[in-house]
Amino acid sequence: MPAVPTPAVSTSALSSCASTDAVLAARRRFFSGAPVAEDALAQPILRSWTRCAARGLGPQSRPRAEPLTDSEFAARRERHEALRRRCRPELEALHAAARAADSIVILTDPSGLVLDTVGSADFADRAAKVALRPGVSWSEAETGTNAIGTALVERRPVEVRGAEHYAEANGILSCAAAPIHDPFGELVGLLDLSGPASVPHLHALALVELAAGQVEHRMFEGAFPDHSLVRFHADPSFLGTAREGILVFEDYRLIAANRPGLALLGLGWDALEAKRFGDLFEGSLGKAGEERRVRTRRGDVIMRLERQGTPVRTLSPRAPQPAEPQPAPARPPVAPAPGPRFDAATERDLGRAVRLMEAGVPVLIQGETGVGKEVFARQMHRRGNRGARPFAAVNCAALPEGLIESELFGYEEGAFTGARRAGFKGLFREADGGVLFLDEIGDMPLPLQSRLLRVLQEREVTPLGGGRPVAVDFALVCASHRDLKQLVEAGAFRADLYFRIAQYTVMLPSLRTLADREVLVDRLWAELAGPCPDAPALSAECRAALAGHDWPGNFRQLVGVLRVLQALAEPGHILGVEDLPAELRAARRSVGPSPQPAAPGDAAARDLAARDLGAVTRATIEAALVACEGNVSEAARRLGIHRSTLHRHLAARGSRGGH
Ligand SMILES: Nc1ncnc2c1ncn2[C@@H]1O[C@H](COP(=O)(O)OP(=O)(O)OP(=O)(O)O)[C@@H](O)[C@H]1O
Repeated sequence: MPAVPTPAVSTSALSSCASTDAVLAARRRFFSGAPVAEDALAQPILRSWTRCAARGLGPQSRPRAEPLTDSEFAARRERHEALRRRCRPELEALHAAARAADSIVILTDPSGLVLDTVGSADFADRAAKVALRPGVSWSEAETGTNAIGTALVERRPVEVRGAEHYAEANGILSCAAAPIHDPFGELVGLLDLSGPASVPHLHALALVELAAGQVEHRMFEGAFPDHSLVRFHADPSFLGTAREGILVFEDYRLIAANRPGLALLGLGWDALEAKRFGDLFEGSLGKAGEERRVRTRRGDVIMRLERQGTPVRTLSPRAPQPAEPQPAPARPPVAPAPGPRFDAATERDLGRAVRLMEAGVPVLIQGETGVGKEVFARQMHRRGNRGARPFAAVNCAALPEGLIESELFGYEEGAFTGARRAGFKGLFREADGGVLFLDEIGDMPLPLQSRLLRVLQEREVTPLGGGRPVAVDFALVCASHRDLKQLVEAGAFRADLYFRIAQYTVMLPSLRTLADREVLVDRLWAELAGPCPDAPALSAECRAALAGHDWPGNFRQLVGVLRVLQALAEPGHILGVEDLPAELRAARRSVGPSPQPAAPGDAAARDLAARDLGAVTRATIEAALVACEGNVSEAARRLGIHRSTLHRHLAARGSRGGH
């Protein structure tokens, strides 16, 4: 069996080899609107130029990035203090190399904001003339093609030399940048080496890539104490270095990794949560501390199991049952929680949606009620390069028609009776630099659709009551449970607006179509329970009943039911089918196949979801009151709701004459 080849340092990197003359010629063609031959320029540079042109940037346009104020900058630095501390050894190590090459080393946050620079004072002065200094954002959207911003969009190391920069003014720079990923694949920062274009630094890209790898490698130190962690490489002399592969498993499911670990197995970040140990390696995990040869699809590797994790679901029939219940593992202290988890296909859609959003493409999210459209949009914001800017959400269905307009466009002082005295900026402007999320866009009245279209075309808004148009910059994400295409056909939604907002559509799956719902139920149950040693558990039958239910209200409904089950269960209790709400038990008793799934956006499904939840709520309250012998305060405490909320429910029930 051949050994796995050692990947070269820069296999994933873009190192531009185009000569200056060729770049200048490609530049002339590009800006005169002529096609640029594929081999005239590195493809990521050409992709980036195309994105910049689509955003309306010109080669002479001055970068729009304004430096942050001192206090804003201090707050941003503080937010990224852990990253800054973690990167200090690399900044120090690169310092000498940078000074010798008349360059500077830069650390940025995930949005491209320069946090720290060290290196040649002389070049730092020249760099500051093009605003390459702390407190300024070098995102591609604001500054055009540059190593920092373009590496963040491409999510891999990128080198941009001289005339490859989109803005002519930045042609004095030669820069190489490598993003830093946390063990969950989230982009947490970036290292860059920048110097004068006249003296290109031959090893700049390799140096920053190695440094980013070192930072990523150290993120595993002391992390994941309760999980199985393996280190491996085809060449044993790499074990213990930043080039070794590291994979972390929770109950044999891959949950975290470093980039060499994925690269050695030919995988991408989408393998997290999707692959199991057995999909990647032959044989068992082995004994902790032991080094042994293991077969993979790409050849043999030497693997060391650093530690064997504790099983997570101690009462799950799939996990070995220990005599004593053990605490669920706490989250590793390494990185911010990755947010809600999605199935592998949705995770892939999310990655694509983030990249497109960063490239200025509007994204439309479709799917039944409760499938997590807003959750998905918030993750796009969090993971994208606008994560540090606002996320402004508008529910177009919840606002009265007259108000949507003023909420979106803002108004001048005294624009109409009842307007706030000082006027209001409006959500378009509140979202500036960030993400605007228009939820239930299918419910937007037609006249307003025309105004929205104009804003999207002109990228400026005019507040109500006159005032001058103001330029706005936001990434647009829309969502609707209605089938917008059908609405267009029915004449209820403008076709031109539809084509504008639906350049990329994500269809989120309904729960009933997901393949492994038992795993999902287990995961949600464990997440809701938290690290509680005597959390109640689900029996196999109960789990199967929950997984087999139709869930017309999708995640919202399932999470709601799991939450009330946990609130009502005694500590350590194993829930059986008899503990489930009556509706679920009744559905199990009914013979024959489960009812046909409702079509997306079907009003009946939404109704059913609401009725179902109402019934579950009533039954849950009833059970809590019985258990607490009618003591409302005690029942409210058990249910995790405020006493007044429980009184309100009881009053509503009374007014309907009971249930
Ligand atoms: N991937 C997920 N993991 C865990 N919980 C989730 C997930 N997605 C959604 N939820 C839960 O479901 C609830 C509903 O999600 P969300 O509001 O995003 O749905 P939606 O599709 O926008 O619904 P609607 O169309 O009714 O507005 C959330 O509050 C959250 O608790």
